[in-house]
Amino acid sequence: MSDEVPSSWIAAPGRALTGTIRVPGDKSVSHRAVMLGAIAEGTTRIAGFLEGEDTRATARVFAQLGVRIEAPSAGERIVHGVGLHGLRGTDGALDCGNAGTGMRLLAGLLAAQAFDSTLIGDASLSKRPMRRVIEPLATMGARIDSEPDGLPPLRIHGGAGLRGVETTTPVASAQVKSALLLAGLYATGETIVREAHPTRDYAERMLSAFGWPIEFAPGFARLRGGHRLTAIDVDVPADFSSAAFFIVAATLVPGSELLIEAVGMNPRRTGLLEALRAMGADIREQNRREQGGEPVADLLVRHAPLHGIDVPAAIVPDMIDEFPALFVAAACARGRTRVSGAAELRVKESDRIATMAAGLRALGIRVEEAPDGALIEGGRLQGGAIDSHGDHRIAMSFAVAAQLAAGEVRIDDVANVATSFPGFVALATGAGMALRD
Ligand SMILES: O=C(O)C1=C[C@@H](OP(=O)(O)O)[C@@H](O)[C@H](O)C1
Ligand SMILES: C=C(OP(=O)(O)O)C(=O)O
Repeated sequence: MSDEVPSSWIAAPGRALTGTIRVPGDKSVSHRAVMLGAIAEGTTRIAGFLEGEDTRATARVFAQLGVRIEAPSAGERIVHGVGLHGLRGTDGALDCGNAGTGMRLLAGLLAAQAFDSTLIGDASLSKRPMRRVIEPLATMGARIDSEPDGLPPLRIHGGAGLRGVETTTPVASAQVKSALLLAGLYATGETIVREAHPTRDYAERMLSAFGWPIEFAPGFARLRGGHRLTAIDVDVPADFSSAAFFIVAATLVPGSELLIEAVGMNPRRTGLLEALRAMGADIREQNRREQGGEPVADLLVRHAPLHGIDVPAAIVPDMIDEFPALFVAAACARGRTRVSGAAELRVKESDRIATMAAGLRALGIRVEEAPDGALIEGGRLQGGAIDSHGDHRIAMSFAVAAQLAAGEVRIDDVANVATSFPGFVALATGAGMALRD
């Protein structure tokens, strides 16, 4: 991160959240649009591309692999596809930055190339588990070396000659599923991926939109190698996970009435709405429509008092990135909220169960940690100091929590907010939150 990026915020109660906002483009869709555009035939135009550090890192990796990518304006990319076999190897390491999505999907794609490559990441990504992709890709014939315990950097040996397999993913992970499908494009025969808990299906939808024959349903995807991808225009919806901070903030702050426009409503992403509504939230979906093959809606969020719930384990994958924000909602709800079946939170940009528990306790909330979740006792938030451990979603969640706190909250290590949500401070303060660098 550059020196100009502030490393701390001071947040405090602001005013009610009002007006109309639009959050940046979806991170999952932006990564995949660059990847598929790069190996398609023809020119892919991406509108609404997320100008975050994660997705820009992915675009830089493809530039290093010989793909010309133009950025005529913010949020726009023109990807000059090189075809399935047109990527060029490079001696330089390919830096995925902070992005688990970038590294895991690239592992699948690069394992199928004729050349060797090395994937590296920042300090946080260098601690994230990669065996979940290395092992199933190995059953297809891929050869990937890692550091001990399956940690990055990943050294990927080219020329492996992959074969399709039928796999059930070891954890509920769209990244693992997508890595296998990308490898499957190059494999002989059929690749079938099954999931015990269905996850976001953007890779499947986008492969189909780029003209690749693929059969898919929740928890199932099947494709064969040997076809071609044809460039399309991709219109990226606004990221539900970024909208989540505003959904929770407007729900919690009395007097709020906020309209969040054109939010991506893929059903594998909107579990937070189900959880918050069960807690008493008032969130209305207006103007439901399609954008770039994805459902979108404007969300009208009004303040409502919340009560604690047991979050159903079945919806955990549908709200996996929203738990930090949900923990804040739970801290402000009447009674207890129990989260379980969410052990994956421990291997995100930080251990999100431990980081949220420590942060909420620092603000006076009682939290009992469990290996796969937590029990949060709603209460009165105090001021205090929070370490976000370089995790963008933790930093933004505590900016929301501070709107309800009795005193100022200092949030440290916030630079990585730029990985997924450039412009967060300006948008948040414009909507009514009190937050300064
Ligand atoms: O496939 C994707 O784009 C993503 C999948 C999820 O990760 P897992 O696959 O590890 O659950 C999510 O947490 C991440 O922000 C984006
Ligand atoms: C987990 C996340 O992303 P990634 O896995 O791509 O780093 C996230 O954005 O919350």
